[in-house]
Amino acid sequence: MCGQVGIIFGRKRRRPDERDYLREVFIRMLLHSEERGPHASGLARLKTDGSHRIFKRPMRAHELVYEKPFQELLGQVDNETTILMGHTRWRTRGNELNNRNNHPIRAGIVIGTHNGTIYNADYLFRRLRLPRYAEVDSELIFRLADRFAPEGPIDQEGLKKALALCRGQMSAVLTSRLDPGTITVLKGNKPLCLRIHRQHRVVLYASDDAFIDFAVVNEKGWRELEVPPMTMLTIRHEDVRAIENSEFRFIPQERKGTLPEGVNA
Ligand SMILES: NC(=O)CC[C@H](N)C(=O)O
Repeated sequence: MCGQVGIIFGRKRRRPDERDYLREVFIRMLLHSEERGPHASGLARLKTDGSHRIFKRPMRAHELVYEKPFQELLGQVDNETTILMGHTRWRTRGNELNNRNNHPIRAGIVIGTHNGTIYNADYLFRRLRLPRYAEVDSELIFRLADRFAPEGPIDQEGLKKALALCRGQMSAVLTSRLDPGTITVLKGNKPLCLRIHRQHRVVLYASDDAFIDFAVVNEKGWRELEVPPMTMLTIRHEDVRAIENSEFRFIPQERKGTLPEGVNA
């Protein structure tokens, strides 16, 4: 498993009470997501000027939220913040005691989280001569995106061609520090639910719909974005309602050693 949760912020002058509310929503989603990933947890925050902070540790989400850096990082959420990305990790490749293996992962100018396992990651790292900083397979996705972001923005068509070589499972969320107002969401063969709120001008995402339900309780105005598997979404800080989507491909495979059985959500 592994859990991805986050908030993509559209441009808006939010008052402190709305920012506090959205911070709380994020914390609640992350805490509920702990059941999907007990080995490590983490979060990243990016701003329009490209500044970022990542905090991750091999501990459960309910412990992470009491750490001072966690609270500092959330405290820095302001009107220039473009995304808060969170992750709870169920380790597959790479020990969590090496913090490099935990998510969010930074690879060059790209920062992201991943749910799934890329079975041929070692091979692709070698074949494509990609730098490697950690042992976790997920780094591959972000190295590929980094390679296709020579001038800042991620070249999505180039990235799609490279992703087509990957075999396994993936849903991922990523952005470039040189283009932090553009968020790429890859909904592949792992669950990822998205919901938009027009007045808040944010998009929430989570690996399980229930995490969003728990976080927003009965607040009105949330609308589900129906996204089929194998979709690449582009969501922009400028206007979170103007979402672009297109198909992307890789070789879906449920378990190592079994034959691909098509797409599984
Ligand atoms: N369970 C997962 O989705 C794991 C993600 C990634 N393969 C890791 O080990 O961190």
